[in-house]
Amino acid sequence: MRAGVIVAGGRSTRFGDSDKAVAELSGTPMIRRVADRLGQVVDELVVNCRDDQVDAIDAALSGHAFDPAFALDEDPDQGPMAGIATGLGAVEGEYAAVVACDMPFVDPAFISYLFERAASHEAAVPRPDEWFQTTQAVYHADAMRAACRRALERGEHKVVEPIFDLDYVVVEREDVLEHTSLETFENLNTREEFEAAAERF
Ligand SMILES: Nc1nc2c(ncn2[C@@H]2O[C@H](COP(=O)(O)OP(=O)(O)OP(=O)(O)O)[C@@H](O)[C@H]2O)c(=O)[nH]1
Ligand SMILES: [Mg+2]
Repeated sequence: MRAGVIVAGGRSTRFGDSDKAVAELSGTPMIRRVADRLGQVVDELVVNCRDDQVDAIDAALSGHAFDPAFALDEDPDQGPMAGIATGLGAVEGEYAAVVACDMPFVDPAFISYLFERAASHEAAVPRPDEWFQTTQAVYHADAMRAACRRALERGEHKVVEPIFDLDYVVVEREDVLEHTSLETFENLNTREEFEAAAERF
């Protein structure tokens, strides 16, 4: 059983005074686009966000093939790593693909490939350039959650930190490009980026 976790508990400060997760991208809320794509390759879907986001996100996802479960941040604004840990705590599957809510071009076939690469390890994390794409990666849910907890206890908030505590597979640029295009990692932060991206759907 494969799980999908959409991390959406951020404040969208670069976007402005509304939540980018539910902002419409060419007529469809961004998180809906992520759920539609991720939903093609997983058996369950969990959304991590704050309590005050649930109604709008639920409406944005209404009628989706999966009735997503919500994993709410008990202590909001602790950063994406805390959100990942919270989301992973709510999955039933052994492995979960974590995807940020602001990656509407996420490639389902690439997520499938990440599940294959993660098998018998604790994570498969793409590194298309110098940065690890920790918010588009597949994790062994329990192992990653424990690693996040340990990192947070050490006062570490960088999302990459728990990875180093795991048996992780790096999916290097060459491998990434063999299976998808870099568009899969594109994340939208500003209204300008939204407007430019909307034209591509
Ligand atoms: N649960 C949770 N998720 C977060 C938090 N901060 C960011 N995220 C999520 O992590 C992903 C990437 O974060 P950003 O692109 O920085 O999003 P953001 O923080 O909402 O936007 P900015 O305020 O403009 O940085 C998005 O899916 C966010 O929803 C947080 O404190 N808690
Ligand atoms: Mg942020």
